Amino acid sequence: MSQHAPIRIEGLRKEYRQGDRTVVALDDVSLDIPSGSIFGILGHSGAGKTTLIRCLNLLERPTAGRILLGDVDLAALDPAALRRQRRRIGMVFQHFHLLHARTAAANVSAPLEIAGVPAPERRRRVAELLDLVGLADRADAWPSQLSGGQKQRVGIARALAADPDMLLCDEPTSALDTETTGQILELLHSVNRRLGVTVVLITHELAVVKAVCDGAALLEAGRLRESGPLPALLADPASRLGQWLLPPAQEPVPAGELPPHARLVELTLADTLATGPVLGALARELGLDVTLLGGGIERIGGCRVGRLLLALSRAGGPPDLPAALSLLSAHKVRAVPR
Ligand SMILES: Nc1ncnc2c1ncn2[C@@H]1O[C@H](COP(=O)(O)OP(=O)(O)OP(=O)(O)O)[C@@H](O)[C@H]1O
Repeated sequence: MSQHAPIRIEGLRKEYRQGDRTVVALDDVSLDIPSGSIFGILGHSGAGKTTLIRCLNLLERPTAGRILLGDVDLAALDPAALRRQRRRIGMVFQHFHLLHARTAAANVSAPLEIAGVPAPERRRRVAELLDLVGLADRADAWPSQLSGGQKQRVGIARALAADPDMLLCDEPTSALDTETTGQILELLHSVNRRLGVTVVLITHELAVVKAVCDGAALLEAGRLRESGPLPALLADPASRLGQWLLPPAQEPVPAGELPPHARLVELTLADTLATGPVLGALARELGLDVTLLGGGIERIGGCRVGRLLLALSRAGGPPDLPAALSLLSAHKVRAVPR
């Protein structure tokens, strides 16, 4: 359990003025982000993701609503207290925002200098942080000598310098290739698990949420459409995020390739190992032949989840589909005819 404070967003609204027009970037967003979790905020371009993350450390002042870190209401703080609170929040950016005239070590050192940490302590801390992000041997490199992934590692080390409670990451992997994205997500995951730092991660990529998040929220046109822990979203047939996260079932198979009288059924498995016993029971109890047409099983948010497309058939006639559906439901497997 993390010792850090949870984040509570209450009725958040943010309006921008554009000439004589008002743009509502966030509209009545309420959201709880558990401490110690990795929480993904998903949404299309313009959905309000960046505005939300900027409101979380009050880089943008909300038009209405509250941001609570534990029981501290950020908007109610005086400037000095707000500066102290901001030290509890590290920022990681899509384009790294490194100082080009400083080495990797000097970039990581910058927030410690601002905080007045004495030089010997600073050097020790910088070495420790560069080691943590796997760049101990590149301390003296200039940003121009580093790859995108290495720059982001420096960005993460810098964000951790002041020993924050949380990292706010705005599209931290959007500028990186797939392999480097995986490595940076692994680093964020290990930082989260080792240090207990809450990671709020803005992304428009489902793969990012699948890879590391414990929970997620979906923003649409400034409004929160849904949010929750991944296992709950995956188990909820009405959850759009849950449906997106599940592996796809196969496209329909041409009828000529199916056994005669076959009926197609799509199974959704949410945190169950029941596949084998279920398929066996369809054969044993109902005398059905089960042909696996496609699908996949993955581990997402600590759960095994999947979708499978089956053809059910029986020698001599059509299968008893209602009986098959009720047997599947008795095994807690969601099944719909296709
Ligand atoms: N400073 C600003 N002034 C006026 N309008 C703004 C400002 N910043 C954002 N907006 C508007 O607010 C809405 C939300 O923008 P925001 O950048 O938060 O979305 P986003 O989900 O992060 O998008 P993207 O993925 O493209 O970065 C958009 O309509 C945007 O045009």
